Amino acid sequence: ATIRRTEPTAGSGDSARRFGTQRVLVEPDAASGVAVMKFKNPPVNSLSLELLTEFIISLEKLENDKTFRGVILTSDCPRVFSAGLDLTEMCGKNPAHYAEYWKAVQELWLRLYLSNLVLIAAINGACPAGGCLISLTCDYRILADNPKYLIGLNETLLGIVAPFWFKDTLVNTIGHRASEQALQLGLLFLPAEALQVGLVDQVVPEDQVLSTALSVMARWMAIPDHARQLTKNMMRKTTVDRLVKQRDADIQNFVSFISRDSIQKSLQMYLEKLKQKKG
Ligand SMILES: CC/C=C\C/C=C/CCC/C=C/CC(=O)SCCNC(=O)CCNC(=O)[C@H](O)C(C)(C)COP(=O)(O)OP(=O)(O)OC[C@H]1O[C@@H](n2cnc3c(N)ncnc32)[C@H](O)[C@@H]1OP(=O)(O)O
Repeated sequence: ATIRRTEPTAGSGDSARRFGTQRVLVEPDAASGVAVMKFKNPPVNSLSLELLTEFIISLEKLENDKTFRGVILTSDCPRVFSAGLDLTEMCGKNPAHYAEYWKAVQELWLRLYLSNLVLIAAINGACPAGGCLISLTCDYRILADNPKYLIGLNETLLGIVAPFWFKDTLVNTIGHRASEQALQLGLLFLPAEALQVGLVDQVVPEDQVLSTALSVMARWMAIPDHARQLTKNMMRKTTVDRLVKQRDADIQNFVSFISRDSIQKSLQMYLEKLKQKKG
């Protein structure tokens, strides 16, 4: 994927400078050590190969810069945090493309789930499937209180199956029984329901999502990094290791599953339904 980096905006010093790429805006505040990362892949922040690649690069840049200890993930697109994986990357392409795409999905999850940074999701829009997965890799989730902002792993509604590491991430967050129901039924939760089941940590008025994320971040930043990072590692490493041990097999599984005629038909029909919704 071709990555175009954005120019820093004119400002009064480092903390006023923006950086990032075409699809991932980064607003760093060096003084507090916190950066706000905004997805900008209109209309719905679908996780195309380009967005995944730019996300990984931006995250790596922040991880390698000791100035930054915390990142807030949010959306620059109105009403949608992320529509999840880009269905056009999984439809009508060849096996080599599917393998490349899935490797990038795995890579992003691996980096996010064990990131040394404090990650907070400021969920300011709809958050289905892969969008929900990204938020689940964060240390804390704040969702805007809007009945249109549904969140959950809805894969079964598309006739596809959430891979084991999506499932593990959900189980680690809301427990086994709630995950069993949520995954099989492809549940998309309203904000109040998401809060009740523990899928998000706070639901706040829409105009307070970012300010709440910044104040929650201050609390997490007060903890010594090494102790917090080792604790996070202790909680999450087993889950990560499961995928690391079988990364290639997982890619093969995905490629053969997604290449099936029946799955391709389901995805095409789902995409058509999304497009018809407008007309
Ligand atoms: C045995 C198992 C082995 C291996 C594993 C194999 C399995 C595979 C597992 C794969 C996992 C997948 C996880 C996913 O993330 S799949 C994606 C699921 N996403 C969704 O269901 C969300 C779909 N989108 C929506 O519900 C709405 O778009 C949304 C609520 C986000 C926003 O609604 P709004 O009304 O604002 O916009 P729309 O008019 O619906 O959409 C605008 C245009 O965007 C297109 N669109 C929407 N979502 C996607 C998407 N995910 N990918 C690509 N394109 C998308 C939509 O079609 C519209 O397009 P146009 O009509 O403008 O062309």
